[in-house]
Amino acid sequence: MSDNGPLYLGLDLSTQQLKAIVIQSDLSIVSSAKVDFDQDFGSKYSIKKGVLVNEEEGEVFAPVALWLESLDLVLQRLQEQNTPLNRIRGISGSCQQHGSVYWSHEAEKLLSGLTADKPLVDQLTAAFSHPFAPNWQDHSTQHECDKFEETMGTPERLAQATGSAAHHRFTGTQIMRLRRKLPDMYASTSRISLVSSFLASLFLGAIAPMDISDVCGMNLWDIPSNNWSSPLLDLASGGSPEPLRAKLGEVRQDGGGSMGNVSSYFVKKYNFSPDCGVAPFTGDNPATILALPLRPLDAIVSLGTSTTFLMSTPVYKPDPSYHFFNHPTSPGQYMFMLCYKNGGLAREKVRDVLPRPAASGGDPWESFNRHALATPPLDVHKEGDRAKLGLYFYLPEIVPNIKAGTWRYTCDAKDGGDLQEVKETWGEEIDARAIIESQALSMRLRSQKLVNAPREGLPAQPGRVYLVGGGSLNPAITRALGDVLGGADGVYKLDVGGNACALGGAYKAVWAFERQKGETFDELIGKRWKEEGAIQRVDEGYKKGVFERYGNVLGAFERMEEEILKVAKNT
Ligand SMILES: Nc1ncnc2c1ncn2[C@@H]1O[C@H](COP(=O)(O)OP(=O)(O)O)[C@@H](O)[C@H]1O
Ligand SMILES: O=C(CO)[C@@H](O)[C@H](O)COP(=O)(O)O
Repeated sequence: MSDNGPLYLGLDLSTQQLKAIVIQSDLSIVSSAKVDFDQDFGSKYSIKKGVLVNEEEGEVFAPVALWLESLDLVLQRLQEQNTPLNRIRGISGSCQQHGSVYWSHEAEKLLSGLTADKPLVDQLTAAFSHPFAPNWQDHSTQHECDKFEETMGTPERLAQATGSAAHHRFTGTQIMRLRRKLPDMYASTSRISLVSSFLASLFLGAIAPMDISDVCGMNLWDIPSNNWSSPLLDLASGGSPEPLRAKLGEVRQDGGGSMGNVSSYFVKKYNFSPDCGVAPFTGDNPATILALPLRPLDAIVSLGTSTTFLMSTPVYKPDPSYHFFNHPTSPGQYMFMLCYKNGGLAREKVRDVLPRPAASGGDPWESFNRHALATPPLDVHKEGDRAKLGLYFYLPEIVPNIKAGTWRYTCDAKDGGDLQEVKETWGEEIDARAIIESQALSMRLRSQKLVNAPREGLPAQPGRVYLVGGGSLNPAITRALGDVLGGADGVYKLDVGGNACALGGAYKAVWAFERQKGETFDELIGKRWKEEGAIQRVDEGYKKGVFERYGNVLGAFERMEEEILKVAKNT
């Protein structure tokens, strides 16, 4: 670390953890710290995996006080490592998407009057009109989702306006439900923040505006007209849109620059410089696409608890089966996203029914990986074998909108013809490869309109595929993903795989404060980012012949989903 250059702080407030990462202008990492909600505060707040659940109503939510305590603790942990917090010039961050925080009429006064002799949690209790923030796993809003789609006419029209069809977790439907369930709470709310603008507000000591990318996770922001959607505000507010518009506030258009200097609380308590600025914070998925300079055909697959597939694109082509967001730093660009609930957890379920030999050396994935690597694509060993396709949904899925269950089918491997359901299981060891293939085929099917041939003579596919999150450590998963998705320029894993969104937040802070007039995020970060040490090639990606074999059954995979949708649609 140099002795005197500026430093930048990136935070990631996700479902289970608050992470902080400090970097220099050249993007090198100086220090990092984290708070694990269950480990550090599990018994105090009775949370499990960061959240509380009300099964009866399908509610999933997190205590706001837990996040206040965690912010003090993560900064204390950075201090304990002697991180020179006084050199931090700018702060940004990434937060779980869709969650909402409800501020009381006391909030502005309490935020601006924070004193360093007491923790945040002791000073801000009265700043909230509701002690909980709905979490993205909440599924209590089917009625509201129906109303959102009804108001716009069809899911397609809603997606055209807001970038997405109606989703249980999207903030607009959550606000509409809470207004009806807790009218007094709604009336005593002065402002509503997303988790990203909530965390930025704590640093600012004032309520921060929402971010131009994260606001697209609400089903309330009209992306083409760059404004709140009047019919949807009207619906969510129960016919009084103006008070709701005031609660939501203005949306900041610029993803960079400073929203103001850090509150004196952080100056006095943690020795931040009074000149340290706060840049807009964004959602964790938008921040993940900022963790490296992403080129036009590149894709990121985030293999965490859930799985997300992300691309940056200049083309706005919304569809009810996926999401479009404004790009967090580049006006006129968009982020394309697929989000699956059945990611890591579903793979763990398949893993856990496989016998675990004593010689596995404690690696829980040994048996799963051995079978996945020994099984040929689609379990086709020789000419004439039928291709095997399955769906492994242990939780109700988002896309396709199918109930929990597992289904197995076979089809003609040459052209996907003669699709037939297999009622009995075909052997657990075959499921290991089949579940990875199934997840990857779904991503390939839904992203195919966004990719084209990277070079003459190659089929349409991504350029590079970058993997982040826990699953990116697994060689069998990376291999099968490369087989199905291709990637003409290879499959790579980010060396900070689990910290990608905190790092994206820190890079955003560097760009926010060091950009020259008109300099884009990709230009600035592209000049400073060094591949060596940042990424590792884990698979060659496109393999001629193999990629095409999956192409032959992509239509059958789509037909299989359609058949299952007819009998097992989520209602
Ligand atoms: N070696 C591995 N192989 C496959 N999956 C793994 C491996 N290590 C961790 N995971 C999976 O990673 C997931 C957690 O990833 P992480 O990125 O830390 O999640 P999140 O950000 O959602 O909290 C878990 O579902 C776990 O099963
Ligand atoms: O709902 C979505 C995206 O639409 C999720 O990706 C959340 O943003 C989850 O964040 P984590 O806490 O799992 O990182």
